Amino acid sequence: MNDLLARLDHVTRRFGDVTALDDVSLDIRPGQIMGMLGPNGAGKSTLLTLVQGLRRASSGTVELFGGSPQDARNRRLLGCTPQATALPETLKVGEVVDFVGAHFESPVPRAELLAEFGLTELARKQTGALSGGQKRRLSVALAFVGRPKLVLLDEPTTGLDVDARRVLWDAIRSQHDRGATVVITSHYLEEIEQLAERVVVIDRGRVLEDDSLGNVLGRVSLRRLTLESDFTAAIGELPGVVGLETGPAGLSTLYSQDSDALVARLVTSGIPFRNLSVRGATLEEAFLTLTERETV
Ligand SMILES: Nc1ncnc2c1ncn2[C@@H]1O[C@H](COP(=O)(O)OP(=O)(O)OP(=O)(O)O)[C@@H](O)[C@H]1O
Repeated sequence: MNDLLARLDHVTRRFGDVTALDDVSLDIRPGQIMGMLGPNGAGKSTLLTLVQGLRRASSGTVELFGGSPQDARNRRLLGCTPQATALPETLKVGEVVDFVGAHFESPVPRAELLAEFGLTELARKQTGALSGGQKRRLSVALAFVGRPKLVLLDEPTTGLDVDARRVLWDAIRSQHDRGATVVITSHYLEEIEQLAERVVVIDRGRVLEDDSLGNVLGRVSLRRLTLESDFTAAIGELPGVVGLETGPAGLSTLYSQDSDALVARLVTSGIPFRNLSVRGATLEEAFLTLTERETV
């Protein structure tokens, strides 16, 4: 289809013995903010570098704007974040924006871009003097300077404090409202919840989920129960337990989508236990449970 911005068709990418992407097929359509979630080493960055044309697939096809990502003409409407270390240290923030913008036909004006990304006060500062978080914000702003149709953001807010993160989320949203399609990778479930309409979950090089935000959250929003018992195995067999870890002295951790129902079952089962506590699972734990379930 012509209106696809990018497409991966049965793509595998290996690095020696490591299969970073394993038979991945994915369409990136205009208009969405697509969140890509996955634990460390899942293959998210590899996927983005293939779309950027920085690497080639070992097998399968990658298309960008209907052609090869290796062809520079197809990358003109693609926005990416440079690594913070690639910013010229002695140029001022405003100068870097002008410099990068000069490569495009109709760049976003400097003042507008800086204001949107909360960088106005830093316009006269040399990039070498910026903090890590400020560099990151500038890098993300630069991805948008050429009014790209598709923007790839690899963990744009890692290391930022809450306020800076919110400024970036607002800026990404307003760029999206103006027509940019955005692919964003993150370890933070909250970030994906705030921004994405479509969520792709990747683990060990494979796409585990590709669905609307609501549907995916429903599947990964787990509760975590810890308790002590001499009958851990029997507890693990109760309906509704989707993950079980056992520790020393009868300590166990259970995962469930409906902790209220599980606690009710536990009590009525008559299995002795003590020191029960319940809390929301972290994203990391949700993924662990989700991926273990997939491999059973
Ligand atoms: N240049 C490379 N040489 C060898 N192995 C690589 C290379 N790049 C990535 N890999 C391996 O490919 C796998 C996927 O890595 P990738 O960086 O794509 O994951 P990721 O999901 O982006 O992880 P993170 O969240 O930690 O950034 C990992 O096992 C990684 O070690």
